[in-house]
Amino acid sequence: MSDSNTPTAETLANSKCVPCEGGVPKLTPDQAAGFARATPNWSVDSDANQIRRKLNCKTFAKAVERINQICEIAEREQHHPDLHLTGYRHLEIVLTTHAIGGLSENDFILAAQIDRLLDDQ
Ligand SMILES: C[C@H](O)[C@H](O)[C@H]1CNC2=NC(N)=NC(=O)C2=N1
Repeated sequence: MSDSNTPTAETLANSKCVPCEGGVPKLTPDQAAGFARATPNWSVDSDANQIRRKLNCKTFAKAVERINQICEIAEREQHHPDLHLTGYRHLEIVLTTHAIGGLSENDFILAAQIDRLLDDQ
């Protein structure tokens, strides 16, 4: 992806996820790297099939509050992260598009919307 095609965090956060039931190619590692420039809080896995962000919350209750806020975004967008709450207050958010076994633009849209939620508070 050329720089001129690289989306910004704002464009991604203001975009809507497109329903995906497969039949489209997953992003190539290069395409994923292009999107990832807009979402620097997220790391792209070495196989470029997932992105993840870790949150160290102050309390268990805060972590559960985050899960509920993320749930609201995911339900609105009909695109859903895997959420791992371990060590009672460490939340890891993992995004992939299950229908295609890899990353799609939807994952970066959700990542940018989650970033907007987290930066706001
Ligand atoms: C039609 C609708 O978009 C699909 O069933 C969605 C629901 N949420 C989803 N979430 C994620 N992460 N991957 C999917 O493939 C997926 N499929």
